[in-house]
Amino acid sequence: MRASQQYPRYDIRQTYQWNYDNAPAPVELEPADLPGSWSFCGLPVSSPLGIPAGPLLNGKWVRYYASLGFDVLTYKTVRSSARACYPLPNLQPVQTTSLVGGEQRVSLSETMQGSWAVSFGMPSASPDVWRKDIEQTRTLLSAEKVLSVSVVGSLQPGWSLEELADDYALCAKWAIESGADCIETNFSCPNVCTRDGQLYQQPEAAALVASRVKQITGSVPYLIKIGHVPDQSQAQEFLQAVLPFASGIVMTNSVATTVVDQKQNLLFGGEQRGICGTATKQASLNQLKIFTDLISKLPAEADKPHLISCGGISSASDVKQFLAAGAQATHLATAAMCDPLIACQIRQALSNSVDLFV
Ligand SMILES: Cc1cc2nc3c(=O)[nH]c(=O)nc-3n(C[C@H](O)[C@H](O)[C@H](O)COP(=O)(O)O)c2cc1C
Repeated sequence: MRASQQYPRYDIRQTYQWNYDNAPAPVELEPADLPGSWSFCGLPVSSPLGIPAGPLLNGKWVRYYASLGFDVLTYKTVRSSARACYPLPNLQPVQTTSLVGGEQRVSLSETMQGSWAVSFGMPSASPDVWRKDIEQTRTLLSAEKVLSVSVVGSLQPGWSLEELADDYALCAKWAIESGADCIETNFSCPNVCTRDGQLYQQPEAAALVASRVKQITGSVPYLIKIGHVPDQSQAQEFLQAVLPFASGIVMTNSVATTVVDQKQNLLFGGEQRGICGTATKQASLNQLKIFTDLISKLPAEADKPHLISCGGISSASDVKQFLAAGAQATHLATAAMCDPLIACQIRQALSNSVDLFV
């Protein structure tokens, strides 16, 4: 196998558009098989490995990471109209080993130590562009790979919650028409200070939007992406609210905090940014355990949502740890962007594992 350095990756010194336009072509690799049979919200897959919404800017990025051994590919969150990306830096490495939430600030780091502040603002190509791209991607992607499309509503001044829900539903409809295998609605984005960014903290509003989206998705698996929920009663309320609609819950988006430079000056205009990567692993694992526990207490006849973990997963032992804690799938954003060969390494390490389903 070639060294990881030879594989192209997202270039954090370049703009979002540059990275969008310079997606790498798929590569020829033969990642190891994993023991057992796996499914993603009812769809058969050959591993629990996937890429959550973010790193896959368009169909070419989807096909590149599919060729690198990931089985569930989430197309980066799209909107019902085009939206530009925030200015550089979009990915600012930070110095921190662990975040539990409630931290006031983290300091930037000159080098990547596993975690970074993410500052994109959920850009989107125009629907004409992403709808065609998803259609073409589904045609070109091998049938065993799952293409999930993440969508978000774009709250306009004066809009009611119903209008926001309709906007989510419209994006879901377009994505399904284009061939998406699953739909994910992003109910969390710490970088967007509007209602669409905070739905996971508003159970009633989340239920309304989810019910509207579910009317569109029908039998297509429907996932809900949420942010950091450290509190059991908050998790319980949210779970109850979306239970009738969600096939899966994807968590944890990130842990939000402000970022300062060496002189303690606030970056990003003093706004919070979502920290992603290894520093969020413990917070993400704690949250998974809360949801696993709540789901285990649901009545036997209830439709139980699958739990899809992301947040700081970066090794075979992390994958095992999250599966053992109740995740049905383990998705990697930061680690996969930093090391494109990570799925191959994890698959190799787990290929002889006898205790994957502990
Ligand atoms: C570059 C980048 C872009 C992201 N964009 C989105 C997005 O558009 N929608 C979304 O729901 N999450 C987005 N996320 C959050 C990831 O899906 C994921 O929840 C988070 O990165 C935690 O996983 P990690 O620790 O493996 O990076 C993004 C993350 C990164 C690193």
